[in-house]
Amino acid sequence: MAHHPRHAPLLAVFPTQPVLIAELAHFVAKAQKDAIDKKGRFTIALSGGSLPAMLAGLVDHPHIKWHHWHVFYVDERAVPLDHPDSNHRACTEALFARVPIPAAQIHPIDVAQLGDLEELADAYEKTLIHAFAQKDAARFPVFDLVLLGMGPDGHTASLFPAHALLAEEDRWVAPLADAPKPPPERITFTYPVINHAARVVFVATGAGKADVLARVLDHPEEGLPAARVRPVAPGQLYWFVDEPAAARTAYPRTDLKL
Ligand SMILES: O=C1O[C@H](COP(=O)(O)O)[C@@H](O)[C@H](O)[C@H]1O
Repeated sequence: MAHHPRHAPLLAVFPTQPVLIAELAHFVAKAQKDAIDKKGRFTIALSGGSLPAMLAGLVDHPHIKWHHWHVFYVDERAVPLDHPDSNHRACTEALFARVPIPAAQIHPIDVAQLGDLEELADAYEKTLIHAFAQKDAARFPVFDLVLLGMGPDGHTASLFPAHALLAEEDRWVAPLADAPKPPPERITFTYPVINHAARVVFVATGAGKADVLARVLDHPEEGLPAARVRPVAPGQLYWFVDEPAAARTAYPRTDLKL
């Protein structure tokens, strides 16, 4: 793969989860303002797991222009959209049911439309191509913001340790049928898409993430999936974590002054 310059990740540590939720909302509000001022729209990709609940601070945020939001999914489990395991269901309950984003601007990965995982991944890649006008000059879409979580095994999106998809350089969206975390059948963004975003933010909270956060930040050479997220400059990677999650890392902290 060609060598691209990449900025070092910035680690922001917040004393508690409620403080993190409020600061994340300010950060997202600023990212959307910058994007809307420049281009008239804001493109964001969301994860599932513990992330949707962290979006609560956005609901009543005074500076959000919901009508300019275009929402996509970093990954999705191959279950119906109303299934308890659906990332779309979690984001809908936490956010979309409570804010006026136009429905046509929210792009779920809908397994009910196409049962075959390959077709589903190709269809979602086409959704991205349509939304970003083309496989553009950079060959990959440039999201204004990608929000990621990280599992205790270091996975992010549906990119799992030692999985063949860690080496995918061409596809934007890929299927997998062998995720080690249930459900096994999933669709996921690949690294090139994540790493071409303008801003990527990991959100990780709780003592259960402390060991893996230290491995990812202090020992990126281990190559855990979360450590492979390194946006191409001028893209920037941020970690938003609480004190319990930060307890074991020696990585330098940043004051984001939001
Ligand atoms: O399975 C998944 O897990 C990751 C991490 O979830 P978390 O609950 O540990 O935050 C999540 O980011 C991803 O979207 C999801 O499909």
